[in-house]
Amino acid sequence: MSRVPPKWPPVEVEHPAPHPDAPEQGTKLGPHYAHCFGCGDETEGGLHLQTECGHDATIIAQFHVTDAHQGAPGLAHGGLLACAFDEALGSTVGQLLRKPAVTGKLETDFLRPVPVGSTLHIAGKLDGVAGRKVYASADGRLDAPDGPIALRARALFVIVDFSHFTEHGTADPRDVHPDRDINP
Ligand SMILES: CCCCCCCCCC(=O)SCCNC(=O)CCNC(=O)[C@H](O)C(C)(C)COP(=O)(O)OP(=O)(O)OC[C@H]1O[C@@H](n2cnc3c(N)ncnc32)[C@H](O)[C@@H]1OP(=O)(O)O
Repeated sequence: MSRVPPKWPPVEVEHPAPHPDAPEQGTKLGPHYAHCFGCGDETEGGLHLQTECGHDATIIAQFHVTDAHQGAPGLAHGGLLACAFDEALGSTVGQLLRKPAVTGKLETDFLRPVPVGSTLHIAGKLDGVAGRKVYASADGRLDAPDGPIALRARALFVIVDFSHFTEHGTADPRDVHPDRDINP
């Protein structure tokens, strides 16, 4: 089976510099929402992704795989791995562009099994912007920033108004103010 991916990004894009208020390299990024399944610190069975700002406009996330994340015995569930990439890529878009955005499309290549007890090091980057469409991709490496690549993902995020979260979800409309520039 061919693993040659289709053209990426699929449309002509611009390559914007990170927003002037984007966090500096080395900044540890806390959860954007305490109950987020991907990064929240109040979700007992969540993924508890830890993210920080990397070099060259990247966002680095670490996902420690536990028994709670199994699909087959001793191996991470693929859907949860995709979830980790969704979170890491969402963080890449939100933190670097400082705009609220939601996942429109997420594609994941699973290249190696990810055992329980391993740590996935995910490096996300922006690949370009076309209007409200933001293209981003990430590699996930096993147990070290330069470990073997276990997964690759590409995603389209769509920039939305903050009202997306108040009208469709339960975000508090009182949170809408000029400083609230990323997802709730
Ligand atoms: C620091 C912050 C950290 C945050 C981390 C969060 C990580 C987690 C992120 C998520 O998981 S978000 C939750 C999962 N996603 C959703 O629930 C989104 C549900 N979908 C929608 O709400 C709407 O479909 C969406 C906002 C994505 C788009 O609806 P709109 O009516 O606003 O726009 P439209 O449909 O016109 O699409 C805008 C553009 O995107 C394109 N598009 C949208 N979905 C697409 C798709 N699936 N594939 C290809 N293109 C797509 C669409 O063709 C169009 O292209 P053009 O501008 O060229 O016309």
